[in-house]
Amino acid sequence: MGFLFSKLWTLFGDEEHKIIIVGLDNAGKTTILYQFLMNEVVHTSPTIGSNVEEVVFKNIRFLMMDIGGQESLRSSWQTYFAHTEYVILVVDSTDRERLLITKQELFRMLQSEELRTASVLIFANKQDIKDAMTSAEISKQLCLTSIKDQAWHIQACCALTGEGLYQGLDWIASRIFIVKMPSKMVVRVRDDLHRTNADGIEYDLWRRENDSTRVKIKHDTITNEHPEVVLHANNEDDLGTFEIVLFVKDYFERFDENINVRDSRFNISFRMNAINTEEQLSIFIKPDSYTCTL
Ligand SMILES: Nc1nc2c(ncn2[C@@H]2O[C@H](COP(=O)(O)OP(=O)(O)OP(=O)(O)O)[C@@H](O)[C@H]2O)c(=O)[nH]1
Ligand SMILES: [Mg+2]
Repeated sequence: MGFLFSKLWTLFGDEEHKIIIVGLDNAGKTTILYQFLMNEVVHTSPTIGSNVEEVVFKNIRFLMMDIGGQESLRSSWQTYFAHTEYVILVVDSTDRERLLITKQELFRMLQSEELRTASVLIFANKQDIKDAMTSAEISKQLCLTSIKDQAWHIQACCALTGEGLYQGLDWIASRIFIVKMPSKMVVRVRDDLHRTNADGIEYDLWRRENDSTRVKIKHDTITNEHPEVVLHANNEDDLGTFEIVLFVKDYFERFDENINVRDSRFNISFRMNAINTEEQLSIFIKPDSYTCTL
């Protein structure tokens, strides 16, 4: 057991989730990174290149890369995209003139194949300044509802006081669901709004083989006849991190009830890291949120 455990630990237990922090110069990216790392405001100067730190939150290890936002540096952002799971876009909420540039940079980034399965957290920073735009205003100006491929969330914050920062990170952490040690995983998706199975919801199932590759296992539909997604790990090679992507917007908008669904999809990651056990995961979906139970 000792051997097996240590081997599995090196394979999966030590996994880091990569976050890139982008946004225009002066947005507050470096200030946010060091708030997460040390809970204090550091004196910053414009970042040339990047700052990379490991931040542990709720027992999840994040590798956070804060990238310089000056115009001449923005073309280098893409060199950081590989294996990114989360993008944090920081917006200076007082910088009305340059919001359009932020929008262009955002949509350019999201076209990248390497960020197709990433999730995006937008921080509407500098809310302490009197004239700051609200997150709703920024959301509208950035046309966030037109983001179709990635899950996104906007959070108002103030990097100087730390207000809002952990709510944002919570949104990220809630998307990583760590399941300990099953070899068989049965996933059920329940519609919490109508109190039924989510009959007809489409999903993608992905597997991350190691830090660098993601493989799509299948695209399928949950039906009343086949209400479960079943995953088997027969040997250590089958273990790893899986991601189920639920197409919630298509699902809920099928009901003719004027339901407002903001996220196009929910991405839920779970880790299988030992053989010879079995777990059941139930995902309860609502138009604006989900919860998971084991
Ligand atoms: N009032 C206020 N100022 C902030 C806030 N967050 C950051 N700042 C200030 O904004 C300035 C720029 O912050 P940085 O963190 O260096 O900005 P950056 O996004 O890393 O900038 P680059 O490295 O050039 O891309 C600093 O003077 C910060 O103290 C905030 O929430 N409120
Ligand atoms: Mg910086």
